[in-house]
Parts: sequence; structure tokens; C-alpha cells
Amino acid sequence: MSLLMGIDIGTSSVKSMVMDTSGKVLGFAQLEYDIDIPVSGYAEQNPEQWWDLAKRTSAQAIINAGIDGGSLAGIGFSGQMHGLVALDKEGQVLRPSIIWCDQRSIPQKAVLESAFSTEELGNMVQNSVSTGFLILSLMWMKENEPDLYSLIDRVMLPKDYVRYRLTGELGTDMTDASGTSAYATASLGWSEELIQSVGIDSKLLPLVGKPWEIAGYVTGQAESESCFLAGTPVVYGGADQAMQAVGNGIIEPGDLSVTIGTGGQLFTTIDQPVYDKKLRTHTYVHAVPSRWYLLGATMSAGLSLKWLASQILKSDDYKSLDLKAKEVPAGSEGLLFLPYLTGDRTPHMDPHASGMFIGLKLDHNDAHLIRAVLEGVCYSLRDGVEIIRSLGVDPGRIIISGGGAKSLLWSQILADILNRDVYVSTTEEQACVGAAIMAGVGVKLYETVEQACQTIVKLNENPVRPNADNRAVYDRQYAVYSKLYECNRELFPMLNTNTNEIGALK
Ligand SMILES: Nc1ncnc2c1ncn2[C@@H]1O[C@H](COP(=O)(O)OP(=O)(O)O)[C@@H](O)[C@H]1O
Ligand SMILES: O=C(CO)[C@@H](O)[C@H](O)COP(=O)(O)O
Repeated sequence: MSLLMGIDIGTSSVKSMVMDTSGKVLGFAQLEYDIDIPVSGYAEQNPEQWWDLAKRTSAQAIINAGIDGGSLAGIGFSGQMHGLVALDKEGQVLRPSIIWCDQRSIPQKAVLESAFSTEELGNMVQNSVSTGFLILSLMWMKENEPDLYSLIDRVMLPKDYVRYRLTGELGTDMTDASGTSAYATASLGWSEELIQSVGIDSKLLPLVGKPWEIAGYVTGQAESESCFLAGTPVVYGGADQAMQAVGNGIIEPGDLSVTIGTGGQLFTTIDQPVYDKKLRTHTYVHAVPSRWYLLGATMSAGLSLKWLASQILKSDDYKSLDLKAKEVPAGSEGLLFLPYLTGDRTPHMDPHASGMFIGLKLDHNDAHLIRAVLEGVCYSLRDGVEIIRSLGVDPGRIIISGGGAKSLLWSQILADILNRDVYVSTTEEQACVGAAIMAGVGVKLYETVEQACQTIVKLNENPVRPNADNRAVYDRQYAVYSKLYECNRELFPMLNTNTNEIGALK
């Protein structure tokens, strides 16, 4: 049978999906995990746990599909972006992965930003340098863990490690390479200039393949540990944002994908590597030839709700949180939330920024807090939409996905705050679908990514429409929200206890 497997190494969970070439999902499994925070401001995960959960979820997806590993024509990956996995020359992991929402590399960000102006960074890599991005985490290791750093043979991104365990082949792909801040996104190559300027040996960086290219084949060793058959082709796969977009059919300029996962992202395809000259959004390589994408990144989207639910309300029942939030009118009766729990990327690119509730009153209760979090995330996404528009890109349809899209209320709030129709794909778990499509193109079950998307992706043609009654209140609240960062910018670093010690105020 010509079946495909897509595996997504997310920040909150690993998901595996078995799909046929028409896009029908035959089996799916998901296992969750947490972010380790050994020191405030740090964010780490254990690559061995990704591998373990990839094996377990893929085995379960195969059982759910009622097939065996031999039915798989190919395997593809999607993965959380930006993080650092460092291996020694025996292929052993040297330390836990420093993932995308880690803020320890504030001093290294400052070093790079004093070496290069915004304009120079734009010319070299078309992007800002952000904490939690591979090159800064590597600089941090060099400075703070020199013994471990000296043992590094190769670095890679999170999903690449799981693919390495499956195939024994080292490498990354161009969609993920472009999210390291060390890759010249426009000209498609590692930026020797940037890498050498910070004293990193460019031999540590991996070879870069195309997302749909076969990177290797399942090894005998991997077969003995997993449900896969030795010899099954494995493609490089890509960054979760690119895979999610493919799964949503967003491969040509026009539509805007909004993901509310752990992070929140705006994604729109471009056919030239244009970038915001202030570097408030990212310009990365898409998983389609000669295409790039603009990305607006909210660091804590689903993560803000997860934080409120687990740390404050002691609940993990998102449905009942939704019901509660519905008790409160649009605008949360004056309560605003700034979702900068792990700093901010779009629009402020400031790792010192932190979260806030503002406007608290005696009559506010847990329902107000929940609704304010849902709204705050959407105001942050609106910030990104405004920048994308300012670059002359006028988004067509808006398509929502990610865990947050399971909440109709959250989709409605997004439609209201953007004042736009919001479409939902009829497919769920689009990042897995995108990864499976890459595998299908790699093993020639599809001619192109475009052909696969035409076959598979269908949108629900009944969008969530903005509620005109909420427009005025959301515009008013957004006007206040937009001022909160600037009014508090200088105060944030004084409150960050750990980033204070390791950061710019040191
Ligand atoms: N039913 C739901 N209602 C609202 N939000 C949800 C729901 N289910 C999940 N979420 C949100 O989605 C987030 C996980 O999104 P997901 O896209 O699965 O994560 P990942 O970042 O691992 O890809 C959770 O942190 C949570 O905030
Ligand atoms: O930081 C970004 C994009 O720039 C995120 O896309 C991460 O890659 C994590 O994504 P999720 O796990 O939230 O889907």
C-alpha cells in the first residue's frame, strides 16, 4: 500500500499520523510533554524523549490504522523551529536541547547586535537574531560550557535529531536552517560572514537538504527499536510553520495562516525574499521551490492559556475554560493581557518583555482572566498582521490551525479582532499532513507539493465571521494594548530576576 507517515515534533507533544495519498487519515497518535525550566528564563527538552515519543506515537498510529510498518512508502518530519541539538562525534547528545523559547542568550544577542546593525543583519540573513535561536544558543554554549562545546561535532534542529536516530544520517533542511539566524535566507546558504564573526566553526553546522528530498532510509538498528521497516525512505521534512502551511495548502502568495499552537504564528507565502527592514517579522524559506514566507511570531499563544490553566486555575480542561470565557463580554470588561510570558518576538523582538494583566478590578474573576488571555494573544497576532500589511502584502483568506483552533470561541475572537473571516481546514493536524506530503513528494507518489495540496487540502467554506457588535470594543482595547509595551519597556528588564543576572543589565 502507498501510505505515508508524518511525524510532528512539537513543543507540547509529539504527533504521528498515517495518511493515504488522498489525504485520508488512517491513524493518529499524540503524546504530550513539558518544557523543562532548570533556571528561570531557560527552556530545554530532552532529544531522547522526542525519539522515544516518536517511536511510541508512530507505533500507536500504525496500530490505529490497522496496518504494519511495511505499508509505509515514506516518512516525513515537521518540527518546532530554532532550537539547538548538539552531538559529539559518536552521535551522542551532549546536553538537553536549548529550545526556541529559551532566553538565556540575551548577552550573546547583544554581542551580535553590537557587531552588526539592523541593516547589516538584514543584508546577511534577512532576519533579526533572537534568543533561543540555534546560533545564539551555540554562542552561549561556547562561552558558558566550553568543555562541552569543544566536544561538539555537529549541531542540528529538533526534528533532525529524530530523523538521525531513524536513518543514521546527519543534516537539516533549508526551512529549518533559515530559522537559525545563521542562514542567508535569500541566497540559500549558511552565512559564513555571520558565523565566523562570532567565532563559531562553520564545520559544526550540518548539510542542508530540501524538505522533500530523501535524507536516508530506516536503519536495521532503528527497525529493531521501532515499528518501522529497515529500508523505508525518510525525507528531510521541514520547520513546523512551513509544514503547517503546506498542510493548509498555503504554498502560493495570498492566504494567511494563523497558528495558535504553543507559540502563535502568522504565515504568508511570498515569491521574493522581501523582509521588514526593522526586522520585526521573519523571512524564511518555504517548503516549495522559489518560495519564502513572512512569519510573525507570538512567543506564548497556547502557552499563555496553558500557563493560566495549569499554574493558576489548576485545570487542564480547555472546554470548560472556554465555557467560562463565554460568560464575559468581548473586551473582558476592561481587563487586558500582554502575552509576553517568554519575552516577545513580533513586533518588539525583546526577550526582556514579560506578561501582564492590566485593568484588574474587584468584580473580575477567573472567567475574565481566561477571556483576557484569549484576547491578548489575538491582539499580539493583530500586531503581526499590521506589519505584514505595511510590507505591501495584503492577506487573502485567513486560515486558523493549531491546538487553539479547537476552540470556536478563540477563532471567533480572532475574527473579531482582525475584523476578517476566519477559515478552518477540514483536515486537522496540518503539520503532520505537511510532513506526510513531503514524504509523498520524495517517494514520487505526488509529482509536486502543489499537486499534493490540490488533492488533499479542503477548507470549510463556512468561515467564522466577525461580529460587528464587538468591533468598537476590540478596536478600543487594541489601542490601549498597543501602548502597553512602550509604556513598560524600561521596566521589564528590572523585573526579570534571572535574565537580569545574565542579561543586559549585568
Ligand atoms: N480545546 C482547546 N481549546 C483551546 N485551546 C486549546 C485546546 N486544545 C489545545 N489548546 C491549546 O493548544 C496548545 C497546543 O497546541 P498544539 O498546536 O497542539 O501544540 P504544539 O505547539 O505542540 O504544536 C495548548 O497549549 C493549548 O493552549
Ligand atoms: O518559534 C516558532 C516559529 O518561529 C514556532 O513555530 C516553534 O517552532 C514552535 O512551534 P509550536 O510548537 O508552537 O507549533
